[in-house]
Amino acid sequence: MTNKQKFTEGFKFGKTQATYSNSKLAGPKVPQGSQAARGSYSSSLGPTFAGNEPSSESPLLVLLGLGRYFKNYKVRLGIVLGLLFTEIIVYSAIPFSFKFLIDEALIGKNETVLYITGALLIGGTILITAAGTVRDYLYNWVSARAIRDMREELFIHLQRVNLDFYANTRLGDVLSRFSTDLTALENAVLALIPWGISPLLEAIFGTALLFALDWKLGAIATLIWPITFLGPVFFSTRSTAASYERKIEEAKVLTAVEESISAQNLIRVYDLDGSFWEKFKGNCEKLFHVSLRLGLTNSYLERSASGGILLLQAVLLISGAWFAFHGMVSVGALAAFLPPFLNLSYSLLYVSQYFPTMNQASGSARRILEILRTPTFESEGGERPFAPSELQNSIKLEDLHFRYKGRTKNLNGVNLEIKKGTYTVILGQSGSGKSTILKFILGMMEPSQGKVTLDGIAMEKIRLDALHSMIGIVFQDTFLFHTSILENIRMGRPDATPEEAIEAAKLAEIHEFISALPDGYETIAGDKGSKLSGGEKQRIALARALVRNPQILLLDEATSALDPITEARILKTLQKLREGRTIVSVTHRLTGLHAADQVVVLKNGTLEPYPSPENDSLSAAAIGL
Ligand SMILES: Nc1ncnc2c1ncn2[C@@H]1O[C@H](COP(=O)(O)OP(=O)(O)OP(=O)(O)O)[C@@H](O)[C@H]1O
Repeated sequence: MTNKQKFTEGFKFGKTQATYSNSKLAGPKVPQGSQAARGSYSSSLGPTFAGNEPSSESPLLVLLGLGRYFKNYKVRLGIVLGLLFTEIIVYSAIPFSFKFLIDEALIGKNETVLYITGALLIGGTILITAAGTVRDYLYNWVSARAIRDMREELFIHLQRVNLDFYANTRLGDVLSRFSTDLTALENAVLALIPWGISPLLEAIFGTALLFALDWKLGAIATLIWPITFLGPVFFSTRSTAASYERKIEEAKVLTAVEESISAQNLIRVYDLDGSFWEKFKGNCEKLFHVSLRLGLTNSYLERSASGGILLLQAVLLISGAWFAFHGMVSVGALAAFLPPFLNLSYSLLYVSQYFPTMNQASGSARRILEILRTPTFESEGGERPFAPSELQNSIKLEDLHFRYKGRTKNLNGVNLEIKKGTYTVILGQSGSGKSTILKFILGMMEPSQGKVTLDGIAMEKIRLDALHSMIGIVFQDTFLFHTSILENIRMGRPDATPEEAIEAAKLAEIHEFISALPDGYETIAGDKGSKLSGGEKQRIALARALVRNPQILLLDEATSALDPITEARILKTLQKLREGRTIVSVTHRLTGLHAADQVVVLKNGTLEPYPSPENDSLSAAAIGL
């Protein structure tokens, strides 16, 4: 399935794995990748997230919210569980052998029992090892796939959320969801079987076994359950809250790093490195405090469990010895009892140590779900049954009203008809809402009142991929990718041949410049085009729009960074390209208006005809330019 199919046909989930040895030789300690934990929405993230408030949902329930990523791998998971049960049953049965060995074979002098028990022990060990190896492979596979699916869906979802989301979200915060949050989840998933399910099942079987061996000792041994879980349950809320705060602080640190890298020119020229350093130090200090709190809470959580378990071990050893001393249990039964009891203790210790990992993963799951639940533009628009391939008559903006959140009205009854094959110029002061109008034509926003139609079809009924396939656009903020200039142009139409890309560059008046570069079209544009001037970037962006040979060409201040001569040449090129093409240019410059079929002015949120193309200076004054 191509990415495009995933976008349009919806995403199908896959699955993951975990790769921890079940060996307890190293002592119980859950792998803790990132300490990051629970959902963290800073208030500055704005209202586009599905949930900004601390959740009262239990950590376990939040984690279950991501269970759907495992659904596609049910068969493999079933095999994993089957193998796990087999291992645990065999593992739990091993202590019985001690009873047989001591009571029947040694004390009862029965050599046959000795051989049978020995054979069963060896067979059981081989079975456990083989089943464990297969289980490890399958579970690692399933876990890795589930995390991969989650990562992919997160990425795809981010391509589809409302643009408003990006206006209200810090880059560092989004990136941290891909890094620390997914890592925390991965750690928890990987550790789930060896540190969660497996020891829990072992503990359940172990408890049953203890009862079978001796109900009196078994009854005392069951005390271990509440003793183990009391502390973790008590500290879980605090651990989750501290993890949540830590996540916020981590995202702030990441944002500070990202900003200081992106704004290096500004920081150096304005001598801002001192203040940036102070701010960063402050962020690190807060992160230190919250990390310490989280670490301490998790350590109390673990210690409360391990302390209780050790105490109970001592009590049980003494009472077991006392029972044996008074002949209330056999020595064989006591000898058979102690290993499973110690196993039970360690199993529960493992489970208790899984709590911090689970709490952290739960927070991360919440942060990931918050993004996945952020409405996408398409999902808000509902059904989009129309996929036109050609503009037949016109695009109409009818009584369009719109206001960005927290702003006064930006558009206040905009009416405009853009007829097929015409050249429309929208003039207006800076901030008047010209780019906003283009976003409506691109189907990227919906008006609060009024409508935008394409050949009479409401924009929200038109599939965005179909709409965008008709459009070429030069955005006001030119963005170039860190790849060759040729590739940057071909982004407009990935199947364009190099010759077609070069032809587009010629039309955009940038071919000569590119050809003169040592590496020509293979020159790397640099991060966000940092190796090129503003005007050069703008012309490459124009070439990228032209290589699509679009029916509709949208230009947002597309010549603002050009010198008058180059701008005049490009305007001339646009004249040549007008045939059969619909062009909309928004600008606050008055050059090239005479060539346009209609010129309108955006003022006070409405469009008015341009007063007098014949006398630009008078007109400019009239419209406040
Ligand atoms: N995501 C946003 N959230 C809130 N306000 C916004 C957002 N985007 C734009 N605005 C505001 O809406 C107004 C119109 O913005 P727009 O970019 O459409 O103006 P413009 O006419 O294209 O300006 P310019 O000529 O300076 O590019 C501005 O006042 C701007 O501050």
